[in-house]
Amino acid sequence: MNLKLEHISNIRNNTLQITGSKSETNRLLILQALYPNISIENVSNSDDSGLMQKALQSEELVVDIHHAGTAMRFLTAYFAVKEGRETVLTGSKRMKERPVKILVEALQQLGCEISYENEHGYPPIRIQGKQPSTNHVALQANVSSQYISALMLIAPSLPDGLEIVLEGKVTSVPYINMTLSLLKDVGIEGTFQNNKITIGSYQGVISKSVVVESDWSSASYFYSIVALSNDRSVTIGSYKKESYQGDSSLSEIYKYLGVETTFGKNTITLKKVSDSVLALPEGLDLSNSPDIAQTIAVTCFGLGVGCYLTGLHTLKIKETDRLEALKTEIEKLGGQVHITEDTLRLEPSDTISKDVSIATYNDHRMAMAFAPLAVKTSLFIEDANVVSKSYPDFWLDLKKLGFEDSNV
Ligand SMILES: O=C(O)C1=C[C@@H](OP(=O)(O)O)[C@@H](O)[C@H](O)C1
Ligand SMILES: C=C(OP(=O)(O)O)C(=O)O
Repeated sequence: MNLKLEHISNIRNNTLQITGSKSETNRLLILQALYPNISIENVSNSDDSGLMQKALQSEELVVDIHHAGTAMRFLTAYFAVKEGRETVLTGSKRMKERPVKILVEALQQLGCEISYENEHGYPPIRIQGKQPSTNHVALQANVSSQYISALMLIAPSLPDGLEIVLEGKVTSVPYINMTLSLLKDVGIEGTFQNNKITIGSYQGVISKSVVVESDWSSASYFYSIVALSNDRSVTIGSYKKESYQGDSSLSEIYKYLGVETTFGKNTITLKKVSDSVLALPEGLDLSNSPDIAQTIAVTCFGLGVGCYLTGLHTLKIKETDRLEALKTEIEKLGGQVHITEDTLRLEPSDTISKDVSIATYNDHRMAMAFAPLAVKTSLFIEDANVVSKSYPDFWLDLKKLGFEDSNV
């Protein structure tokens, strides 16, 4: 489905309920599979969480998790220690290009049996589930935090828990802390100090109910819409000030782009408060919140301001090479972008080309990051259904704000 988004000169103030965080949901689904008395509220309706649920219920040899990175990584660890279970874990064409070697080698250090079906270091992988022979593991931490969270999630189910030593610079740290916090919420103790994570074994029953906070990465698109609008506000729920999600840094980052965040009981209200010349700090480091890089770059482009974003080394191995994709699509619209392996520089500009067709590269965040530009001009979004990976109701919610779209 390709969508045409009409230029809407201003948005309707409205209140929206956003689905649960897919990151929190996918962690809790693994914990629930290990401790079945855990119950989860405000479960994400994302494809990635649906795929995770289906995979955890599957008794088939081949489990296909399509584009879902967290599902791929968390399930690798989960099936690796499921004694007696043989699983071939596979995914989409892109998933077969997203590396798992660091996680596989960490599990092999623990004595797990995993082999590659095709290319060394990449899915699909064949896993013979067995109990680990040691409780100590060391792994490189600068490629993806998902490998680390995967080990943390299975740790309490192991007879002696797990001690995980992180080597090198640690990336996407808030996601590791999120895993630790959710473990604590269900009653499992763990520590993360000086590059060492320790999680104790827990063999008892856990009867806990956990409420998932709504998804902050999804909230980013509303920050962008409000930043690009004149004097408008949007209220979204359910959010809290003390979030486990690193992307909640949006409330600080978007102050620079004229958006004020007010925390209500369970909601946040985003309001455009400044029309003066706006700019982000030079060299803004997004290594703690990689998923909002696309949104921020496109907001800056829509506002006509330049930006220099750093800490983007993980973007090249996500749903697509997000640095290349951003450069190509922003340049189609008339912007100028320079990228390196881990940075993006956007030049200030004063026009946005009309009716450009934005390619989305099987990446939900490409579709959602560019959609807010409809506040400035009309544009096309190719393969718009791609949003369902994390936010199936995205287009419906935009309609509630007055966005007008048509299938083309
Ligand atoms: O653990 C998680 O839920 C996630 C961790 C991040 O990945 P990396 O650690 O690979 O950067 C993030 O980009 C992804 O969307 C979700
Ligand atoms: C990178 C993402 O997801 P994953 O790695 O889980 O596929 C994302 O949602 O932006």
